Amino acid sequence: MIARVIVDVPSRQTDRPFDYEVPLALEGWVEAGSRVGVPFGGRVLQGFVVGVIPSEASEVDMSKIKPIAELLDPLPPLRPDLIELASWLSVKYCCTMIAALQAMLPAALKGKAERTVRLSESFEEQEPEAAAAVLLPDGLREWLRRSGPVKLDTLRERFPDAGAYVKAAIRIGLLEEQVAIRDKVSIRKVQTVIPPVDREGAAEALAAWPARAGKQRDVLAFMLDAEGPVPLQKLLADTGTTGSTVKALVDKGWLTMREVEASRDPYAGRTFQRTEPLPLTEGQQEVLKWIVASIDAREPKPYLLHGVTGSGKTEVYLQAIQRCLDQGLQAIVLVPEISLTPQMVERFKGRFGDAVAVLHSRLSTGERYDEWRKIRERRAQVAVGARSAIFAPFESIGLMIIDEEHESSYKQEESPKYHARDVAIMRAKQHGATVVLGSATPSLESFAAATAVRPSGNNGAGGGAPLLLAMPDRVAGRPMPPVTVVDMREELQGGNRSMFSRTLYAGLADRLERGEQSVLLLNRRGYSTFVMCRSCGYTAACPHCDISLTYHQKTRVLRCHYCGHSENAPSACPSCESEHIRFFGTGTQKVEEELAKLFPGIRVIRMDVDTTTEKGSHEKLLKQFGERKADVLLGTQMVAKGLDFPYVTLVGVVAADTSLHLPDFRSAERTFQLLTQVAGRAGRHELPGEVVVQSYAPEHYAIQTAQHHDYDAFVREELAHRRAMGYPPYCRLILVTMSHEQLPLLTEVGDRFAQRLRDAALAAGVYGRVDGTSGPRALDVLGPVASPIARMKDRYRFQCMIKYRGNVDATALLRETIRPFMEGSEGRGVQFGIDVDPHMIL
Ligand SMILES: Nc1ncnc2c1ncn2[C@@H]1O[C@H](COP(=O)(O)OP(=O)(O)OP(=O)(O)O)[C@@H](O)[C@H]1O
Ligand SMILES: [Zn+2]
Repeated sequence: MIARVIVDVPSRQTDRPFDYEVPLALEGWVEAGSRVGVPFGGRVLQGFVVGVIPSEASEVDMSKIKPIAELLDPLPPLRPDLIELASWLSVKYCCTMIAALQAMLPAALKGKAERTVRLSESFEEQEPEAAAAVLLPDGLREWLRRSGPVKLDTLRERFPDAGAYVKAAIRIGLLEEQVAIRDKVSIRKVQTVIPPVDREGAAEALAAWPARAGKQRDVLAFMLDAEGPVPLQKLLADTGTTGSTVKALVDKGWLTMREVEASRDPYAGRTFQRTEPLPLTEGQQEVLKWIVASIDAREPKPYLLHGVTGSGKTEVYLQAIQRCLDQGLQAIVLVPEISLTPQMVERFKGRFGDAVAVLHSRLSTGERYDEWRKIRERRAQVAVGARSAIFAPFESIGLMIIDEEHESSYKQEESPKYHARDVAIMRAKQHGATVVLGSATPSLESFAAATAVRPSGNNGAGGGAPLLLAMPDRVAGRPMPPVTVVDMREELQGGNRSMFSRTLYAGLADRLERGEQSVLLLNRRGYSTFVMCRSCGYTAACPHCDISLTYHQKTRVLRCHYCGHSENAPSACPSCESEHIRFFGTGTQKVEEELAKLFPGIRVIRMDVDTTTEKGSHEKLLKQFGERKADVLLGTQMVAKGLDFPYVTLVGVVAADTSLHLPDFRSAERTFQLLTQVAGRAGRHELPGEVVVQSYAPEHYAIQTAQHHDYDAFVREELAHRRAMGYPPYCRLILVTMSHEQLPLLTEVGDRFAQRLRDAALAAGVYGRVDGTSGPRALDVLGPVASPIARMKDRYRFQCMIKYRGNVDATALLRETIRPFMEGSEGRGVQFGIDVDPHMIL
């Protein structure tokens, strides 16, 4: 048999399957989805089997085919549907197959080859003279005898001048060299001790033992009380003994030891309050009815659930998942970034207990691997996680939920630059699964698709536009909180120079008096953390990138977020030597200081990148706030989402419109979403809530419509803008970036590439201007222009924007055109990047 293998080389030239022979011993074990070690260009590399074919079917000369070196997992980590999905990803997002496959797997499975040697005892026995003739230092020989296989690197470190002997020893076969793939972390094994089988006999023996065998008696007594195997570590700790005592009992035959797999459970020791399904409101029932009908019918169907904040979407998700489980199907729930929403984990664990596996970026590599294996080995039926959990290796998925579907974290910013929403819709087709996209502020793309504004053609995951389901009211008839917009320009004119308007100040004072809680949001997008001289206007910039350095207050260093360059913060301006050099801190710190000044004794929990770097810190801070150990939760974007606290009655937005003027066509949409989401944190329970939004542009429609909780009005206005400007959802975009150290070379290649693309579009009969009013089918190429960050890591950067609408296969056109530039000599060493449906235009 021949295995077709995608090898771990991240290059376009090797982006195809290579044929390998399946050794007899592995026949029946190697299958599509297996992870293997294979010889490749003189090395051993990890690879993934994408198919197994009879030897006759291979087009490669049999004498040239090498055998697979090793099979890496007992159970193939990939399933056939995931291999198919990877092909789709590589086409849709123009990435390599290996990048697509690796995006689906936990980082633990990114194995690397490791060389080891061991002493061949059989050689020593059979050829003692030859063995003695190789002058291995005695120490080395002894060490190898005891330790088994040793990493070649470790050996060289310990015996620096053993080099020549080792080579000779390998040549004659005294040392056996092995190259094997090692994972970053492997399955954890722990020793357990098993209680005596003959309990009565053991109990009798125990009674008869002399007192001097005290330690052994303690251990045996402990094990007689145990109900099952006990981890060795625990046994030693609980009985205060050492391993030798246990070993003595093992030797006497009373106890046995066994190595077992152990899970690194990120939630070990945590108990989750078990919850029962709530009786649903009429609105929830109606929505659930649709979803359940789809799950039962097992037809791939996407829904867009537009439910206002506090409308009870989560309970709908929970009951829909229950339906799935009842049908023997599995479910995936995506939340924007789970470390940001511990409350969500609690709700899912509370309802489904151990059936839930949690996957997110704050887990250690080992924890993540173990949670993933729970899914692969069918020990979990529900996966809750961030973006990449959409690849959870379930067998028959019934439901995929994307909560807060508008969040940009569902778009991956490195290759493969996929969007989880599109992947979900594709997987739904494979599994006959229902997809629910839930949000109080659906993305314009999803909303437009659901309401038939669809001039952009069907080039996406393809097929079914989502059906719109709505929950326009909060649970139990609770009102949406009234929103007051304060014009900060007027505040300034009125002589108020503080960062708090009089309204917000009064609101905070009021809450303090009543013992209620407030949430304060500082919109940090576009907020400055740079260093500027107030005398000469000098700003500290990275010497390798066209970008200002970011000031880190804790360490007092300036750091470049693109290349990592760092330097100490200056005490005087390097340009004019003035001492009026100012560090514009993270903003939240300043707000915190101001709060302390205005309200002495106020208890503030600050949540931003600085206070949440530690693992679990997020959860801890939220827990404290939930226990009312603080009056104010102050933070950046992270306080806007998913929080549900009954005593929060005031939400204040310190600066609403810092994000409004970013040169990004989604800036109004992002601002509206942020304001609506954060406003939604107030008054979700019995106590009524109130929202104060401070703005320098209160007349802007994003702020006006957020004030009135009027999603429809916002969308109407925003769609009109998008149409006029020719932006999505009225067209689609592909961003091509190019970079090189030399500017003239980059200019030449960039121009030539853009022209080639235009010619190709022309030849295909689709070249034309794309704006909101042009015909149904066109593709336009804008640029190349310098990227917004024109230089990064000493490389100049250009970009081309491809705009297209209608039924144009733009990715195919691009792939064909770009191939000689990326793989051949046409590119002259310029690095190309492709971003389909880009989110970061900046
Ligand atoms: N049927 C119900 N009966 C009583 N309470 C409910 C019901 N459904 C949901 N709730 C409660 O209503 C509150 C809001 O629900 P939930 O957090 O699911 O809102 P949401 O729609 O997800 O809002 P957001 O988009 O703001 O996160 C929660 O405290 C929840 O427990
Ligand atoms: Zn830099």
